[in-house]
Order: sequence, then C-alpha cells, then structure tokens
Amino acid sequence: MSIVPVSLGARSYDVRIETGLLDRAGEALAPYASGRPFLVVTDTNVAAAQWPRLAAALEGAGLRAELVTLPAGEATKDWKHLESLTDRMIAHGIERADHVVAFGGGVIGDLVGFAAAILKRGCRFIQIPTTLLAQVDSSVGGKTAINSRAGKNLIGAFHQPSLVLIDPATLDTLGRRDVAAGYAEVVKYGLIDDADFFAWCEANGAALLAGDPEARSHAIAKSVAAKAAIVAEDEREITGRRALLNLGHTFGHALEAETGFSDRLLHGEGVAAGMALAFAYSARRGECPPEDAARVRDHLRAMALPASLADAGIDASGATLVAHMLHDKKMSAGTLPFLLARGIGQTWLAKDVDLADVSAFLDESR
Ligand SMILES: NC(=O)c1ccc[n+]([C@@H]2O[C@H](COP(=O)([O-])OP(=O)(O)OC[C@H]3O[C@@H](n4cnc5c(N)ncnc54)[C@H](O)[C@@H]3O)[C@@H](O)[C@H]2O)c1
Ligand SMILES: O=C(O)C(=O)C[C@@H](O)[C@H](O)[C@H](O)COP(=O)(O)O
Ligand SMILES: [Zn+2]
Repeated sequence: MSIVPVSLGARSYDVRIETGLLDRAGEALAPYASGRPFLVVTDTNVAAAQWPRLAAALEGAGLRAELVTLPAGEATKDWKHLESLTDRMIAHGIERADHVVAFGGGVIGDLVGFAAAILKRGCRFIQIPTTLLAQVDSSVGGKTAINSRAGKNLIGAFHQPSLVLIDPATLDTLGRRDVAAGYAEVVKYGLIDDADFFAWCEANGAALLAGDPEARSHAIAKSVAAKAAIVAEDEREITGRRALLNLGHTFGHALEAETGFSDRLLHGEGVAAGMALAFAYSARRGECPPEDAARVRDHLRAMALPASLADAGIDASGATLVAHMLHDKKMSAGTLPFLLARGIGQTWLAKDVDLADVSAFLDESR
C-alpha cells in the first residue's frame, strides 16, 4: 500500500493507494461509521460495474449502507441533482460529523463533495474514486462544485475529504475513452514542472492506457504526490502555486462550455486540447521552443486525445471562446491570468495576456 498524506493542519488526510483495496474498504471505513448506515453515492455505470465489490466489503466488515444512484455523465453536476442529493442526505438523517461516501468518477466526487460542504453548513465525506481522472486528480485537494449555465464549476466550495481510497483495479471496467481522458491530467503533472515525468509518459503512456498495472500504479502514485504537494502549499489557490494545476483548463473549460458540458467533449479531452493550445500559444509568443509544443501535441494525439480545436470538434470563433473564458475563476481585477509554458516542465502564470491576442490566436488555429 502506498499512503500519500495531504498535509493541511487540522484538515489533513491520507490518500491510500493499493490494488484490491476496494475489497478491503470495510476495514478502512469502519472507523468512520456512525449509528446510521453509510450513505454511498454513485452513478449508474459504477453501480453496475463496481458496487457489488464495495457492498461485499462493507457487509464483510459488518457495516450497513444505503446506495444513492445518480445518472452517469457531466450533466449530473447541476442544481437539480444537488437538490435531490441533499434531500436524500437530509432524509437519511446525516449529521455534521457523519461521512458520506463519494463512489465514482470526478462528477460524483465534485457533486457529493459540494453537497457535503453545504449540508447543515458542512458534514464530512470520503472519496472512493473509480476513474483514472478521479484517482489522479479530482479526489484529492478539496475542490468541489457543480456547473452553472454560464460556466464550469462556477458554484462550489473548498471542502476536503477525510480519506481517499484508491484501488487501481477499479479501472479494469472503465471504458478506453474515459481512461484516455483521465490520462490527460496525468500528463499535466509532467508539463507543469516535471520534464522527466513527461518523458516517462511518452515511454509508458501506451502501456498505461492498455491497462498495464505497474504503469497505472506508478502514474497514480506520482500524480497524487504531485497534487498533494501543491495543495499543501496553496490550498485555496491564493498564491498562484495551485493555479498551475489549471494548465490547459482556461482553454479546456471554454471548449467544454461550447459543447454544453456533454459527452461530446469529456473534461480530460478538453484539458488535453487546452494544454496543446497553451503550449502552441506560448510558442507563438516566442516564449516556448516550438519543438516542445510539437512534442506535447504529438504525444496527446498518439494517446488518442485531441490536441487542436479541430481534433476537439470545435468550430467556434476566437471571440466566442474568449467570451466563455471571462467566467474563469482566476479572473482578477478584470484580467485573466493564463497558464503558459517556457518549455516542457516549465509552466508559469502569465498576468500580461491580452485576450484580443488569444482570440486572434484561436482564429488562426481554426
Ligand atoms: N475537483 C477537482 O479537483 C477536479 C479535477 C479534475 C476534474 N474534475 C471534474 O471531474 C469531472 C470528470 O470526471 P471523470 O472523468 O471521472 O468523469 P465521470 O465521473 O463522468 O466518469 C466518467 C465515466 O466513467 C464511468 N465510470 C466511472 N468509474 C467507472 C468504472 N470503474 N467502471 C466503469 N465505468 C465507470 C462513469 O459512469 C462515467 O460514465 C469533471 O466534471 C471535472 O470538472 C474535478
Ligand atoms: O485541483 C485543482 O486546483 C485543479 O485545478 C484541478 C483541475 O484538474 C480541475 O479540473 C479543477 O476542477 C479545475 O478547477 P477550476 O477552479 O478551474 O474549476
Ligand atoms: Zn481538470
């Protein structure tokens, strides 16, 4: 078992990573049991593919559970499902010290985490992530949210889980497109500040996507450690350190908004295209070697990820995409800081980016 601590003073917690851990989850969850059964929230696909394992583990440890199953997909991160979930939590009698279990991908984790942040002004939750994306990124760090009509994750809160349990074997039932989408967030850690890890991705990405257990476990442990270190330094994205985790997201969220937060473009796919655009734009500004931008694009494409507007199926104008960006949560005093790169592993937060120039770049890229 590898254990990565997320060090946040009174809000510290562990991320436990071990193949087969789901079958022993009862043991790990027992200390968090209250007088009521655990409320486990999942989606339809995870309920079919992985719930029998968690149910057996809970039963084996003498723990009771009630399952809430929500529709699968990004559209579930909305007011309607937040309302129905909080109604279920209230009916269940959740108290502030109780733990709700988020069992699924990033959609379930973000929604359940936000419901836990606001129910009775805050109750506790545990993450059991079942997608590569959720295991390497969304289950760690306490960003919770739903989408608004205007944009991605616009209604949310920072609320840390008490525990994260990662079983890489849950990925055995995940579809190839979702594995690839999660892989985009793995590549992100290399592009931010670890050129050696990007080189590892170039060498091992294909094996990881094919389900190689060693490559998978290495990528998960490495990503979680990278994220935990950044979150411990800047939990609420104040100093600019945590903003690095947003590499590719200003472009990516605009592409997601343009496709209506639907399965036309998955979050990780938007991030992949967004990272390629961030590198291409950095190269256009003369700040990044064009060979590095090409390496990023080529690797993402080789992993069946989109690396351009056309790959992502986007035909919108630069002005339309920039209009989406105005809702970005990094906006400050009317300007939008941008994650750019001086090369692979050298991401930085630029504060002098002119959105008219971004719009022109996007029009050229179409
Ligand atoms: N909070 C954060 O820090 C953070 C970080 C990155 C992404 N996110 C958010 O995460 C969301 C995307 O998460 P995601 O990619 O996990 O999407 P998701 O939760 O929609 O899961 C993807 C698909 O896989 C299915 N699935 C999940 N686990 C499965 C399994 N083990 N076997 C079979 N099917 C399974 C789901 O039902 C769904 O259809 C986005 O909303 C994004 O904004 C949040
Ligand atoms: O944890 C973070 O910080 C991130 O930015 C991780 C991102 O991968 C994730 O998609 C996050 O939800 C985006 O944050 P947002 O603040 O731009 O909504
Ligand atoms: Zn992301």
